[in-house]
Amino acid sequence: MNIQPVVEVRNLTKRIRNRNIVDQIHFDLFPGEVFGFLGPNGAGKTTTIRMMVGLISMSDGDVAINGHSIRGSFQEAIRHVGAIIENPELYRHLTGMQNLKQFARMANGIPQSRIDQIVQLVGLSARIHDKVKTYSLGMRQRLGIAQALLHAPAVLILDEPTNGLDPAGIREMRQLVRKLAAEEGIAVMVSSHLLAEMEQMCDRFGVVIDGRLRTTFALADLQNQSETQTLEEKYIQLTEVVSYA
Ligand SMILES: Nc1ncnc2c1ncn2[C@@H]1O[C@H](COP(=O)(O)OP(=O)(O)OP(=O)(O)O)[C@@H](O)[C@H]1O
Repeated sequence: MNIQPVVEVRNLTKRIRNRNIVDQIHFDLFPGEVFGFLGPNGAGKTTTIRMMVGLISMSDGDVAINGHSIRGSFQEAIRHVGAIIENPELYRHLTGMQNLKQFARMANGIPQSRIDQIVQLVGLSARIHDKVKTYSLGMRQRLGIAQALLHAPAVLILDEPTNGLDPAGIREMRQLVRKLAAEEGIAVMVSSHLLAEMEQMCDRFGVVIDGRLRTTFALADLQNQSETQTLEEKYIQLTEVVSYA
């Protein structure tokens, strides 16, 4: 079976003042997989993600979404992308439903039935008519994801979605992400430093160090030759440069 990638990142580079803070990053994302984007602070993850969604320009390379170039056919490409890069933009004095309706009006042509379907999917049905200011951070994140899903994107990109969430919120986020990939066939890309969490959430990983993609590997690759490594052990091995022993 030959599955087409949803996202093709090709030699993506960001140069600022003669320094490549993202340096020829190259990977694919496939439908229905959760891809964990890992790396130390300042490695270049957010910069990569911001280029992938057109928030900042690329110095070199390109990103194709469903075959459409972010550089060449931005509107066509971005149609297939849902993303939460910083905190989701929400009106706190409106209800969750009012927020979604407002967003749907701006996006044009999203029927109420789609909104209802998404509310159910993100598990907010019981509280959707309450004001957002009464929501927990986890609920606000899920409402943000609902917004990002309204236009039925093929890929969902989440930069540190579990930041600041309590253990229950983290668990709900993980279950939601897994469901979106498994049941909706969405390709999900998640960046995070919570390795134990990422090990449970993701199918495949990419590790960025100093702007370069050091390696990609599958969750299954952690169990190898009768030896099992945790994601944390593998990550430390890959990123360790100085021994303090
Ligand atoms: N506009 C800018 N001008 C100069 N340097 C920048 C700019 N934006 C980012 N950088 C630098 O580029 C590097 C990569 O930053 P980036 O935010 O992409 O890292 P990150 O992997 O997302 O880190 P973290 O895990 O801390 O969020 C850092 O050294 C950062 O200081």
